[in-house]
Amino acid sequence: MSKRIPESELIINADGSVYHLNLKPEHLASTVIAVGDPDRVKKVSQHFDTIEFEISKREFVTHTGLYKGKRITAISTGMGTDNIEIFMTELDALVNVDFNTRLSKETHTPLEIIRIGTSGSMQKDIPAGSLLASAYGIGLDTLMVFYQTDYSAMEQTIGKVIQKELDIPFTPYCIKGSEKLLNKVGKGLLIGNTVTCPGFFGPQGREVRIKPAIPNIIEKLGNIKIGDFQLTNFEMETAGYYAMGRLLGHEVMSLNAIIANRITHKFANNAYSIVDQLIIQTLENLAKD
Ligand SMILES: O=P(O)(O)O[C@H]1O[C@H](CO)[C@@H](O)[C@H]1O
Ligand SMILES: O=c1cc[nH]c(=O)[nH]1
Repeated sequence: MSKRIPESELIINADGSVYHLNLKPEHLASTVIAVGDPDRVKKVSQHFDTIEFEISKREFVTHTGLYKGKRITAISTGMGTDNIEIFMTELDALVNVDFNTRLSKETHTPLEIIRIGTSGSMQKDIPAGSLLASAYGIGLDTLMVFYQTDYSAMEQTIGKVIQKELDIPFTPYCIKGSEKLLNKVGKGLLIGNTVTCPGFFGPQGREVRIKPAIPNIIEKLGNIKIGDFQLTNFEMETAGYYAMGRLLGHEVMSLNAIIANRITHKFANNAYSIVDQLIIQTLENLAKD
C-alpha cells in the first residue's frame, strides 16, 4: 500500500484542482502538447474541432479539446526546467494520485507529452526554418542533482565527455526521449540531440553586456562527436522533460522549431510560421492513431 501524501507536499486547491496547474483530473487528456509561450496555446487549440475546457494560472494556460476526434490538452509551461519539474509532477499527480485518499493509484497511467518549442541551432547545416526532434536531451542545469535515476552507459559517456569539454565542476545529465513518440511525431523531421540550458544568454554562449564564463561554448559543444552522436541545438526544457518523464513513467518527445542559427548568426524572419507548421504537422501525426 502506498503512503498517504500530506497536504503540504501535494497541494490541492479548495476546488479540487492541483496547486499550480489549476486542473482537476477530468480536465486532462492523455495526450498533452506542451508549449513554452502561454500565447502559443491558442495557436494549437485554434485547430481543435471543439474546446471543452479552458483555464489559466500563472504561466500555465490550458485548453482541452478534440482534434479530428482525438482528445488533446494544450498547456503552456513558461521557460526553464524548474517550471518543467512542477509541470511534470502535477501532470503526473492528476492521473496517478487519487485526490480523495491522497494515495498513489495501484495502476499507473502513462501520458504522452509532446513539447513544441523554439530552439537555436549549433550546427551550420541545420538552418533557421528546420524542424527537429530531440533523440536525447542533455541538461546543463542541476535539476537531476535532486533526483536519482538510472542512466544507460551511452548517456553516462555523453555526460562525462561534455563535462570534460566544457571543464565544468558537474556532470551534465543526458536522457533519451521516447522512441515510440519519435516514430509517431518525429516523422519527416531532422533528428538531433538537444542541449538544455539554465538560461538564454550566457549558458547558450550569447554575449550582450557580460561575457559568458565558458569561452566558445557553441563550438565546443557543436564539435563533440561520440560515434555518430552529435549535439545539434540549444533550448531550455527538453532534458528536464525527458528526466522527469523517465522518473514518472511517461512518454515524452521534444520537437523544435529552429528559429536561429548560432554559427551563421541568422535569425528566421518567419519564426511564428515555422512554429505553426510544426503545430499542424504534429496534430496531424497524433490524429493518425
Ligand atoms: O519557445 P519555447 O517553447 O519557450 O522554447 C524556447 O524558447 C524560450 C527562450 O526564448 C525557452 O523556453 C526555450 O526553450
Ligand atoms: O537560440 C535559442 C532560440 C530559442 N530558444 C532558445 O533557448 N535558444
